[in-house]
Amino acid sequence: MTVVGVIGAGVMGVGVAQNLAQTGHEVILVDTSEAILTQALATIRNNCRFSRMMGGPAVDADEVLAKISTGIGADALAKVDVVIENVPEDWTIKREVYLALDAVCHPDTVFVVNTSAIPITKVAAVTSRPANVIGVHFMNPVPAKPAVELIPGFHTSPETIQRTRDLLAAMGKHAIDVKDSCGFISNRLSHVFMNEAATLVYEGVATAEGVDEVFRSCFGHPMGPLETADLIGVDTVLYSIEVLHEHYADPKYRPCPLLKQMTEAGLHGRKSGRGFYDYTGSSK
Ligand SMILES: NC(=O)c1ccc[n+]([C@@H]2O[C@H](COP(=O)([O-])OP(=O)(O)OC[C@H]3O[C@@H](n4cnc5c(N)ncnc54)[C@H](O)[C@@H]3O)[C@@H](O)[C@H]2O)c1
Repeated sequence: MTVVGVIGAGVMGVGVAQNLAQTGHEVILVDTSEAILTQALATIRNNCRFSRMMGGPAVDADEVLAKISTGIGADALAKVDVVIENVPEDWTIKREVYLALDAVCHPDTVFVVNTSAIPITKVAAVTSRPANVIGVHFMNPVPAKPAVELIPGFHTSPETIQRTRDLLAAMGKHAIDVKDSCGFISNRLSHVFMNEAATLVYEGVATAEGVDEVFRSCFGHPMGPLETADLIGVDTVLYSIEVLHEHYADPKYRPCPLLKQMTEAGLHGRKSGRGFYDYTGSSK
């Protein structure tokens, strides 16, 4: 039985932990405080209840939670076979986390990087095991999304790729192969949409509702880019577009000032109760 460590219990970490547990894996979910972990378990319970509404299967919350134990810091993951990392899209934080994981985990342990844009080879270079480091870009909400991007780094071994493919198949995920490159496929595309959508609102050309309505009613997308930004986390969108901008030095990725202001103001989207839309009442 593969025991999987999930580090970072925010938007993605709770989804990854739930998906693993509901497909029969033992999970150790790790974050920086008991308060965050208590909130994460409550979110998983709630998400299990609404699993079918969110496009996933019917799941029993008690069975899912029975497979998840929790811990503080990387030390809690000393004995796991695989770690799936979901800490913020901030290089300083990710770097520290990989140094800590590398120091405590068994040399055979595979490190799966869940990042929006940071190249996998850059993460692997921090560790003493670059052959065991691989990127998996999960989609949100994780239990409801059938596909992921699979991104081997420069040194990732065929064995690590196969172990990761097997784990993803066991989680019910189809892997789309992508070469290591900042932003992969999905975020090279989606973040340009979301950034430009925010710019339309920033310039007063349209409201958030108007921009999203064009995507839903005219383009036939199920969600507009600003609803999507709220689902992802406005702060995470900003950090990811900043990574793209720094990496490619291309002005097409210049972050919209509105994303910066909203991040500083704590308007982080669904997870904070307010972003481009208000989630505190019944408006959305
Ligand atoms: N939100 C999305 O839709 C989405 C989709 C795909 C990939 N991603 C990527 O996944 C990663 C996580 O994103 P998220 O949206 O879940 O972020 P988030 O801000 O919701 O959650 C991050 C979690 O990491 C925890 N954390 C911070 N430092 C830590 C440490 N040193 N040790 C352990 N835990 C720590 C935080 O307390 C928080 O709970 C990012 O790299 C992001 O770019 C996000």
